[in-house]
Amino acid sequence: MESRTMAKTSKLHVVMFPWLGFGHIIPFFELSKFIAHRGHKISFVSTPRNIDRLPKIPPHLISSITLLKIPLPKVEGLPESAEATMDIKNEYIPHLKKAFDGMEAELTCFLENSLPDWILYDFAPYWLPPVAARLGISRAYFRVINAWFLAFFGSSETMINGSDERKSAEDFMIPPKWVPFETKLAYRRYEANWLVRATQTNDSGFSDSYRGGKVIDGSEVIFIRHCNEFESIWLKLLEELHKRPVIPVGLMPPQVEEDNSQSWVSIKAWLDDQNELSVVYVALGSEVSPSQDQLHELALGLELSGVPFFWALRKPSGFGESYEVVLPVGFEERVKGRGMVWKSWAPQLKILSHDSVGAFLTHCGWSSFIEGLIFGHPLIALPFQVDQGLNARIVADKQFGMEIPRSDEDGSFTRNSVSDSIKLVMINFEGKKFRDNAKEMSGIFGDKRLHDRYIDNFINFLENHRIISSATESE
Ligand SMILES: C[C@@H]1O[C@H](OP(=O)(O)OP(=O)(O)OC[C@H]2O[C@@H](n3ccc(=O)[nH]c3=O)[C@H](O)[C@@H]2O)[C@H](O)[C@H](O)[C@H]1O
Repeated sequence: MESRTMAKTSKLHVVMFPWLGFGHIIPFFELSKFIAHRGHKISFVSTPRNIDRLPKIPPHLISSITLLKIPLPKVEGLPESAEATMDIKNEYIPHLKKAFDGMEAELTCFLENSLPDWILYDFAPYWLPPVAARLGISRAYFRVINAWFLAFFGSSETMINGSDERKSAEDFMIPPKWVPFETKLAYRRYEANWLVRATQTNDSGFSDSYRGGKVIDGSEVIFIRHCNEFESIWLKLLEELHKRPVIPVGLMPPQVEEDNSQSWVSIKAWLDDQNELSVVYVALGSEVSPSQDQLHELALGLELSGVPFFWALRKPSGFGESYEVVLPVGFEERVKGRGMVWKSWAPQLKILSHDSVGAFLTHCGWSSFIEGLIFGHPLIALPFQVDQGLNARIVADKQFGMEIPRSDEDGSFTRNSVSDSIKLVMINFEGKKFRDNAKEMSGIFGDKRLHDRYIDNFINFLENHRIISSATESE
């Protein structure tokens, strides 16, 4: 296999292969549009249902972006229609990872036939880097979540060989020993169990940290949705931990698109009736499934606060279309006019961009975290899993919002703690610092020109990176 050096002007073919979670698929799709916009060819690979659920490709990019559907193989215990984390309960996610691994044969065949210049993948396909290396395809791990969360797992060797001595929740309730600087970033007990599970082999046959370690170890570079203007110290730590380039692609602030849908027309009419900065927008992402008790306390806290609210209340994952979330008796009647409970997918970015919204009660998923701060909204943090706890610590530490007080043992919270947090962040004079700090943060998070420069730098790397075939590498 000869080595190929890319001439500056030639058109690249880049394959994008995200994990099966919409908090991952959307950033991969957004990055695909940036690459296509610069005249390169994209093959976006996912399952049939996920491809069908993608946002529309802008007309001027349709000829540059090919959508490749690879069906999942049947896996014991995985419900038939499950193709994304939002389709299943959390306990089925290891089965979804096993099915995801079943995409290897078809993806390999596609790569052999198309020989793209690059493939960008996510944390799960431990098997993909060696396939790409054998075919002389440049390969990168695109990290859709921030740098501090990845740093929490340590070096790729530690991730792969499981030499991480941290075995209990307590071990994750302090910063990792390889963090050489002062930090408050650590998990609470009720969050740390997710990390314990992530470092343990699960029903997919591998642990998440093994998967992540293997994709990093097999990559030439790590691209990450982060920027030097916010917590850059963690980017430097990642380069030390993984001994390879870690290139921020910026925060990729999504652009607010035109929306003439009936949903948005009715939502906008309701928001137009509210006073400026008076509404708290409430949404917990596409994956977390709060318990019935937690949803009740959240509902009663919204009611108690007396603050107008728009609640994007997604059904818990995997309970099927017919499942109805049970809200407190009479709740929707009592809050009529002041509170809107929206029970399907909400146009989150449009809502956050509306003048009536003055704060965001969020689980702190990385995309929501970014979107709230693009518009300068103080965040009221209610984290559940993955990186959300660390993101919530940052909110509290940087004072551009606060965490809803919770029991350290089981993470339970009360209607009073919800109500008090909302009033403090939105109304009380003591909360003015949160509102001012969040507005200041929008100067970074919402600076389109800043983040466009990161994209330019990222694409220049793709264009100028020399493709070295595996034969050349081994000489
Ligand atoms: C990356 C990782 O993947 C997961 O993403 P998840 O979907 O939960 O949350 P977000 O990252 O906020 O992503 C959610 C995305 O869905 C959009 N949205 C959500 C609800 C709705 O009703 N309408 C919408 O448009 C929202 O605008 C955002 O872009 C994990 O949380 C993890 O913590 C996160 O860092």
